[in-house]
Amino acid sequence: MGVAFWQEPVEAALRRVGSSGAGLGAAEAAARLAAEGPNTIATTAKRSLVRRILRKLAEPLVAILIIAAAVSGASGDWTSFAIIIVVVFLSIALDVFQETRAEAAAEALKRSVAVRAEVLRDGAAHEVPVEALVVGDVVRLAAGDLVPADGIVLSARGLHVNEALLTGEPYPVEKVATTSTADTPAEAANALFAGTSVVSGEGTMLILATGRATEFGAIAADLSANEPPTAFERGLHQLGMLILRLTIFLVLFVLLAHLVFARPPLESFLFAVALAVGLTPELLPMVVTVTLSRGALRMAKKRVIVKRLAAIHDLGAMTVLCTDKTGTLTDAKIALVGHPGADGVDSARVVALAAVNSRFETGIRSALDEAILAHAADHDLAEWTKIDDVPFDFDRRRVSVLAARGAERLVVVKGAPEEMLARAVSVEEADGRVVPIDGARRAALTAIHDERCAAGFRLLGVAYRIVEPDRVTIAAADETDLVFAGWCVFVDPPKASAGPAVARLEAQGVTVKVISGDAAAVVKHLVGTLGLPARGLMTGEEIAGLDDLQLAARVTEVDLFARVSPDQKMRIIRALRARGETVGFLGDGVNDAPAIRAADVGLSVDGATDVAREAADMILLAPDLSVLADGVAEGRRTFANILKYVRMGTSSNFGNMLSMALASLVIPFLPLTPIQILINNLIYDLSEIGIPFDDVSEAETARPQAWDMRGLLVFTVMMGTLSSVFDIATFAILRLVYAAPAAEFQTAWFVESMATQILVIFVIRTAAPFWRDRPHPILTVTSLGALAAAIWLALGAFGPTFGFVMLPTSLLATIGALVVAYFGLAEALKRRALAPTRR
Ligand SMILES: Nc1ncnc2c1ncn2[C@@H]1O[C@H](COP(=O)(O)OP(=O)(O)OP(=O)(O)O)[C@@H](O)[C@H]1O
Ligand SMILES: [Mg+2]
Repeated sequence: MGVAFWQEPVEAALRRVGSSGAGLGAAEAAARLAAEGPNTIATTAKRSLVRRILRKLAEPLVAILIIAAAVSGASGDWTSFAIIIVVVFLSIALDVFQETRAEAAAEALKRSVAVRAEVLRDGAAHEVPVEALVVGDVVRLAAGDLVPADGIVLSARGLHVNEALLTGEPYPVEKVATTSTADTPAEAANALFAGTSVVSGEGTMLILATGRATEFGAIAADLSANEPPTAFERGLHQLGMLILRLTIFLVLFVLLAHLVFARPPLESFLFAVALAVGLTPELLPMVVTVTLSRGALRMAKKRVIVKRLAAIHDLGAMTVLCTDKTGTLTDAKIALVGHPGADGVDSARVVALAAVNSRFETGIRSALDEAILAHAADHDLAEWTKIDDVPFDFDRRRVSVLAARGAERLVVVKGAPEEMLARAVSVEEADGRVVPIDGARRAALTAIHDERCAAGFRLLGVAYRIVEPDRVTIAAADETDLVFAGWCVFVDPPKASAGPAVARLEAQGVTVKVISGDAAAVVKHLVGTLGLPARGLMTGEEIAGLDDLQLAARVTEVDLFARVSPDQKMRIIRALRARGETVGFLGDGVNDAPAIRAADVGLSVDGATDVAREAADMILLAPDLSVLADGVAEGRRTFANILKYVRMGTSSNFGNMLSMALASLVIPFLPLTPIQILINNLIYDLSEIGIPFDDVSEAETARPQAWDMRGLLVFTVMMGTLSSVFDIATFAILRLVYAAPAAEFQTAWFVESMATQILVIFVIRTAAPFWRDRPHPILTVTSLGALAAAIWLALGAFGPTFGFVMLPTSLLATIGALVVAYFGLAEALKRRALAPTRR
C-alpha cells in the first residue's frame, strides 16, 4: 500500500497536503471540510432530505403500496390510484418533516458539548469543534486532550499518549518529531492516532487523515457493527419482529382464504395490502425519534445534554447510579489546609517540595496541584530547574519530578500517602537530619496519617530521593528508597445539595454507589457527613483478589468502593450489569472513561476531561446530582410516551384490523374497502402526532421504567379482546338488526372503528382515572381533530367519493352508544391491563 504516513519526512508531508507549520488558511480549511466531510466516525452521517425520502420510498411497506397503486392504475381504478399515492406521500412527508426537525434540534444540543481542539488557522490559534478539522490542519495538544485525528508530530515536549483503545497497551508511550521506519502503527514513534489521548506533555501535530479514514475509524466501523444493542433497542426490535410476524401471518391467511372463496383476486390483493399497512406501526420509528428528541430538548432545559438519544430510555430504566466523589459529592473547591512534616507540625519544606513537584509535572494538573501552587511562595520555586518527570497515572497514584537546585539533584515524589510511606526507608526530621525508619517510627507516622484521614481530610504524601548530579532521566522504578518528608492536607467540602439529591434518587428507585480512587477513610467520612444511606465498603485491594464471578456476587450489597483503579471501576460496572442492573456511571476524569464506556448510561460533566466527555452518553452542564434526578424523571416520561404509542398500536388498532380480517371471511363483501382502510390508517396516524407532547403523571415516573414484554402482552390480550368484543357487537348489530347493505355497513364500521381507535388514547395514556390525569392540549387537539376529520370524510359531502353513504340517525345513535360503552369498559379494565408484571 506504499509508505505509511509516518514514514514520510515532515517536509514532504507538509508539501503533499499543502500546509505549513503555521497551519491552513480559514478559507482553505472551509473548502476542504466541504470536500472531505466532517471529522467524525459516526455511521449515521447526516442524510440529505432527498436521501431520506428515497430511503422511505424503498421501505417494503411503501413499495407494496406503490405496487398496489400501479395495479389499480393499470386496471383503470384511478380513484384508488390517486388515494394510495396521496396516502404514501402524506405519510412520508409527515415522517420526514417531523424526524428532520426533531433530529436537527437534538443535533444542535449535541454540538454544544462537542469536544474542541486548538487549531492554527491563518497562523493564529482557534478553538474549533473536532468535527471541523481537515487534512493539513496543525493542532496543538496538551495533557487531557483527545488526539482528534491521525497525523504526525511536528513538535513535542514530553508528549505521552495512551493508545490503549487502539493497541491495548495500557501504559503511555512517548511521541517525538522524527521520521519513523516502523511498519506498524503501534511502533511509529512520530505518529498520533484518533481515539488516543494525551496523558502528559504538549506538542503540535499535522493532520493527515480524518473521520473514517483514520486507523480508529476503521476499527470503529467494526466496533459499532458488533456493538451489542442497548436494552431499549433490543425491546424495540423484539416488538417490531412480533408485529411483523403477526402481519405476515394474517395477511397471507386472508389472501389465501379470499382466493379459496373465489373472491375477485385484485380486490383481495388490495385488501390484504391495506390490512398490512393498517397493522404496521409505520410511524413508530418517527414517534420514537421525535419523542426522544423532544425528551432531549426538555432535558437540556434541566441542564442535561444528551449525546446518544437512546440513552434517555436507559436513564429512565437506571436502577443503580455509580458516581465518583470529587465534584459530584464535593464542591471540588480543594484547599491546602496543612503541610505537616514527619513530626506532625506544619513545615515550609513540605510545601516547597510539593510545589516543585506540582509545578514541573507535565500530566493533567489536578485540583490538588492547583491548591498546592496557590499556597506555595515564589521563592519555593525560583531556585529549581526541571530535568525530567514521570507523569501521574491512576494505577501508581503518584507523580515524580527530577529537579535540580545548584549541584543538588532530587527526584521529588508525591502521591497516595500509604504507598509513599511503604516506599520510604528514611524520614527527614524538622532539623533536616535524615534518619532510617524503624517499626516504631512507621507506626507513629501511620498514626498521624490515620488521624487526619479519619477527620475527613484528603492527604498526599511527599518524599524525595537524592540522585547523581548528572542524572537526566528518571522512570517509575526510581520511586523507591525514598526519604519521607511529610504530607499535604486538603479539604474538599461536601456539596450541600448532594445529600438531598441522593435521597431523591433513592426515592426514585435508584441505588447510589460511590466509586472513588481516594482513601477508604476519606470516602467513609464524606458519606457520613452527607448522611448517605451507604452500606458496606470494598477496597481496590479486595477487588483485585476477586474474579468476575466473585465480584458480581458481592457487588450489589456494597455501596462504597475506595482506592480503586480505573480498570476496577470498569469491573464494578460490568459486575453490576451482570447482576441484571441497569447501571449509570458519572465521572469526570481520565480514570473514569473506561467505566463511563462500560455503563448502560455513561455520564459526565461539562468541565470534565475530553476523554470522559467523549465516552459519555450524556453531559451534565452542572456537576450536581439533583440535575441528574431531574434527568431521570424526564427519561421515564419520554419512555412513558413511547409506550403510549406502542399500547395504542397493540390494543385497539390491532384488534380492529384482526376483526376486519375475520369479518371479511363471513360476509359476502369487504367490511371496509382497501381505500377506506388506508384512509382509516392515515387519520389514525395523524391523531397520534400529539403523543410526544403529552404530559405524564408523577406516578408513572416514580420507579425505573423499562421494556416489559410480558406486561405488554398481557395488555394486548386484555385490551385487544375488549376491542374485538365490541367489533363483534357492531358486526352483529349491523348485520342482524339493520341488515345493512355494503356501503352502509362500511360507513358505520369505519366511523365506529375510527372513534374507538382514536379515543382510547385518553384511557390508556394514564393508569389513573382519565378525568383525573389531563392530557396535554396538543394531544387533545390532534386526537379530536382527527376524529372530526374522519367523521366529516365519512358523512360529509366527499363521502361518496370514497364509497361512504349517510347513515340513518338511529344507527348513528347506536354507534355513539357503542363507543361510549367501549370507552367506559376500557377505562374499567385498564387498571388490571396496566398493572406491572415485572421482576
Ligand atoms: N496530582 C496528584 N499528585 C499526586 N497524587 C495524586 C494526584 N491526584 C491524585 N493523586 C492520588 O491518586 C488518588 C486517586 O485520585 P483521585 O482521588 O482523583 O481518584 P478518583 O477516583 O477520581 O477520586 P474521586 O472519587 O475523588 O474523584 C488520590 O487519592 C491521590 O492519592
Ligand atoms: Mg475523580
